[in-house]
Amino acid sequence: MQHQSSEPTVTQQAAETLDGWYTFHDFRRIDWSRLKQVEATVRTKMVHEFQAFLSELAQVEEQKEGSHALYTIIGQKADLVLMVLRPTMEDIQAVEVKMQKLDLYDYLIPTYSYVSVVELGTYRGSGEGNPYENPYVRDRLYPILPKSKHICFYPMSKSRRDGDNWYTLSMEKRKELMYRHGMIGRSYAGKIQQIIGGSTGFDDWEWGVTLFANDILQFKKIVYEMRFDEVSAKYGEFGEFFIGNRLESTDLEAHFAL
Ligand code: VOV
Repeated sequence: MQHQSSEPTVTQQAAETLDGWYTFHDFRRIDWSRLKQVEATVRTKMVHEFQAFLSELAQVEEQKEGSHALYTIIGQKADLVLMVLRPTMEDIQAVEVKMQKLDLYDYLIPTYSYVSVVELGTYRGSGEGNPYENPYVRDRLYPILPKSKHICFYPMSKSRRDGDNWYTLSMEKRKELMYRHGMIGRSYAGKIQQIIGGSTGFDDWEWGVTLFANDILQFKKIVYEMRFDEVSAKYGEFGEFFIGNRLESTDLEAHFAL
């Protein structure tokens, strides 16, 4: 029987992934109008409690048992993001519960969140032996987040539209396209550090992209340049973008001062 669709009918091979630390992005809006009602000494106490919580996270990071990053978010989508990486989803949830019990969090309204797992594709192969024992792979799967000045986060998926379906492309074609993607990415070495979180089955999109840079303009440049690359031009579908500035724990008192 003749097939009318341009889609191949064969089932393609999934690319194997290497999976590292689980990742949680928690976006919050500061309820300034309610915070203004709180007496200054009480507000300071709440900030100190939050700083103590961040110190606990810093200790986990020092032990290399996880990592975290706190940034402000520019614009109306949120005011803050806390990104947390942990070995298990139970660990992630424990941090989430602890955070929500903090007094300050009564004034931090959730606006968005994203759950994923740090993912490395194996389109370029995964080297000799057990990749999970390779120090280079381990550094990328269990990353200590950079202390860059800026963050950019957005979720994305690969299209399954008729005619532009990533998931019906052959492995060879996807390898070729990902190679080109990687080459563009590599031209930003030293300017942008990316963490790709796989989230198929975990959250609403297929990946959470987190970029770190000291020069915020580099986010615009890389995202724009990638729009012309076939992987993004034809197959990329994007959610909301969030950008922000690093917020040091030591600057929190000033940040919440009125
Ligand atoms: C900052 C630079 C940078 C670099 C060096 C880089 C390199 C690479 C390589 C080599 C590989 C493939 C892994 C493998 O298999 O070898 C990937 C994989 C991936 N990437 Fe990437 N990426 C970057 C940056 C980078 C950006 C800016 C984006 C957003 C795209 C855009 O249009 O906004 C992105 C997305 C992804 C995704 C969603 C995946 C997984 C796709 C899949 O289908 O599995 N990425 N990425």
